[in-house]
Amino acid sequence: DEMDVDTIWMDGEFVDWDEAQVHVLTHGLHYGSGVFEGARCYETEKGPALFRWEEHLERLFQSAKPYEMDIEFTKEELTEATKELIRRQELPSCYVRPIAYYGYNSLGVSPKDCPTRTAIAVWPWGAYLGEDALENGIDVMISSWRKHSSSQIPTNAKTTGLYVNSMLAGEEARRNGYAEAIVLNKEGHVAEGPGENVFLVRDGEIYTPALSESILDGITRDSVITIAEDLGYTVHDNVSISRGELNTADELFFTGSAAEVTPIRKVDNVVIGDGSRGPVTEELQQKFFEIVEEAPDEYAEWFEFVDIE
Ligand SMILES: Cc1[nH+]cc(COP(=O)(O)O)c(CN[C@@H](CCC(=O)O)C(=O)O)c1O
Repeated sequence: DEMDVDTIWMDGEFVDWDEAQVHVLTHGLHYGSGVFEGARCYETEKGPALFRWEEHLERLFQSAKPYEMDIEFTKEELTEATKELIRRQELPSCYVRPIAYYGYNSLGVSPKDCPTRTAIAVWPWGAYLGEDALENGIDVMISSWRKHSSSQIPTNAKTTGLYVNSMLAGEEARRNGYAEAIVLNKEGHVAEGPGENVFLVRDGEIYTPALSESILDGITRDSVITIAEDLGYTVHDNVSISRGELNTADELFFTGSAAEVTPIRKVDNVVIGDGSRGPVTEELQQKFFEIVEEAPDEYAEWFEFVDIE
């Protein structure tokens, strides 16, 4: 396989990539009834380590709750399976995709007798929005689609079905020549990206939408808030941000396990700051990359080491 990975873990078994199949009448395929995670294993100076793995595993189990999905493996079993996948394929730097979903039995919206299935895949994944994006930033578009409201579906659960909203917004942006979208919530306030949280810098202070703004409780969002506060910045993480405040921002950036820290240099036709990666964004981005490179003692609890040899 061109991604030089050949094994996937499914329901307790390691299967060949090409054998990792599900039945076409799988409930999750028809109704979006899956929950998933996106995490990274970083090849740190102290060895390969899963970044904030405990938080990602916890969110996976929390995401399953509203759907009464009963994941039949423990966190320890999923952790060992993930480490074994990394070892077998010698992928010290990779992206990790656990998923739990209602499988195949009878169809109909109620998953009544459908089993809960669990799988984990890992693969090499570089800069989510492109290598150039990390240094030079990206142009984004405010989507004409609104984020689903947390009153309609738990937006703090990473549910597969939610991502058709992300797909609609992101593809609309790319169709119009932008790299990614920013999605407003039904109140018209800034929510997040299709697969990222949004941060704003103004007069040296940092702002990011409150969790109540129908957004995912991002783990990278949490990491960057911690890093920013450790660097002495004032962070406002319980605010609502209007569309107009994007235009007058000094800096904007995305955070995510895949996106890491990606500067935003333009929103629709409005240049943000001087149209390049802002100084605060650069400082936070460089500190983030320094941390995932060095796995320093100060952030030791963020690293779950994978002994490869
Ligand atoms: C809607 C959304 N909001 C925020 C985030 C950032 O959350 P966190 O990774 O915990 O910092 C992500 C992660 N998006 C994942 C899926 C990307 C994909 O294309 O699939 C990811 O970054 O892995 C989202 O999907």
